[in-house]
Amino acid sequence: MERVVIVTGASSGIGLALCERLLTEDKQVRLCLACRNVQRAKAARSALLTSHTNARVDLLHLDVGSVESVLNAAKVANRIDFMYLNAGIMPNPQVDVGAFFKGLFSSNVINMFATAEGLLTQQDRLNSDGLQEVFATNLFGHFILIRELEPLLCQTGHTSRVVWTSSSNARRSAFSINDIQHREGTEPYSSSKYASDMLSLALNRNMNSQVCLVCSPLIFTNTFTLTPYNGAEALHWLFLQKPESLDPRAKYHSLTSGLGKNYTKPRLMDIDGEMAEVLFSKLRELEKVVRRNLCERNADNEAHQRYLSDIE
Ligand SMILES: NC(=O)C1=CN([C@@H]2O[C@H](COP(=O)(O)OP(=O)(O)OC[C@H]3O[C@@H](n4cnc5c(N)ncnc54)[C@H](OP(=O)(O)O)[C@@H]3O)[C@@H](O)[C@H]2O)C=CC1
Ligand SMILES: CC(C)CCC[C@@H](C)[C@H]1CC[C@H]2C3=C(CC[C@]12C)[C@@]1(C)CCC(=O)C[C@@H]1CC3
Repeated sequence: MERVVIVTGASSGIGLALCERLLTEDKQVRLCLACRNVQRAKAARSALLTSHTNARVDLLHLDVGSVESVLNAAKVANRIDFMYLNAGIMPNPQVDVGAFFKGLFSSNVINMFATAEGLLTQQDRLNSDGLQEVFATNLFGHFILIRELEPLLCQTGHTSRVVWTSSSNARRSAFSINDIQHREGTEPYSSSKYASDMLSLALNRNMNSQVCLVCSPLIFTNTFTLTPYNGAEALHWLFLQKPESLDPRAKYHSLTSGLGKNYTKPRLMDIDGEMAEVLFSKLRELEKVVRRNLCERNADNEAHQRYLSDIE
C-alpha cells in the first residue's frame, strides 16, 4: 500500500539521508520533500531519482520559519502517513574553547562530546513574523504545521505518525517557561530542542494519542564518524515500528557503536508534564497573535495594492 511521507528540511543532511533510506526500504513510499530552497530541493529530488528511478518524489515549498509559508504549504496536503519534522537551524555557533579544553581533562568528557553541554552559544535574531528565528524554525513553524494539519493527521481509521528530530543538545537548564522564545539567553538551539521534547509530550496528550504519535529521536554518536546516514537511524527505525510499540515519554536515540554499527535506543525523557502543558497553552496563545497579525498584514497589503491600482 502506498505510504505518503512528508519530510521537512529534506534538501540536505539527515533529512535527505532519511529519504534515501526510506526509498531503499519501501518501494511503495511516496515522498514529499518540504523545503524552503526550491533549487536545493530540485537537486535533492534529482539525486534521489538517480538511485531510485521509478520513485515518486514530490516537492513542496515550505519555509518553516515563516507562518505564512507554513499555512500555504498545509493547504496542499491531502494524505499523510508519516510526517518528519526535521528542518532545523543552529545559526552562528560559537564554541567556548576554554570550556572545551577544561572538559577534555574532566570526568565529563564523554558527555561533553555527546551533548556539547556548556560548549556552544548561538546568535539569534528576529524573523519577519517578529519571532526569534531559532524558536520559529525549530519549534513554532512545525507547531503551526501540526495544528493546521490536525484534521488530516487525526482522521478516524487512519494512523498518521509525526516524528520530530530533537538533539542531545536539548537541555532543561537552557529553557525557561517565562522566555519560551529564548530572547534573553545565548543557547536558543538547546532551548528550542528541549521545548520540542516537551511539546511532543503535550501533543500526545492533547491530540488523539492513538492516532498522532510524536517521538523525538536524538542524534548522538560515540565516535567521530557521524554521517547523515547514521543520524537518520532512529528516524528510519521509527518508520518500521508498530505505533502501539512506541512510548510517547521516550526519546529515540540514533547511536553508533565503536565498530560503526548503527542502532536505536529509547530513553525516558526528563520532562515536567505540567510545564509541558503550560508550554502548549503559551504556544496556542502565540498562534492566535501571529495569525491575527498575519491577517492584518495581508489586509494592509491588499489595501495598498488597491490604492496603487487606483492611482495608476
Ligand atoms: N547534525 C547533527 O549533528 C545533528 C542535527 N540535529 C538536527 O537534525 C536536523 C537536521 O539537521 P542536519 O541534517 O544536521 O542539518 P542540515 O543543515 O544539513 O539540514 C537542515 C535542513 O533543514 C532545512 N531548513 C533550515 N531552515 C529551514 C526553514 N526555515 N524551512 C525549511 N527548511 C529549513 C535546510 O534547508 P536549506 O537547504 O534551505 O538550508 C536543510 O535541508 C535538525 O533539526 C538538527 O537540529 C540533531 C542532532 C545532531
Ligand atoms: C574547540 C574545538 C577544538 C573542538 C570543538 C568540538 C565541538 C565543535 C563539537 C564537540 C561536540 C559536538 C556536538 C555538536 C556540535 C559540534 C560539537 C560541539 C552538536 C551540538 C551539533 C548539533 C546537535 O544537535 C548536537 C551535537 C552534539 C555534539
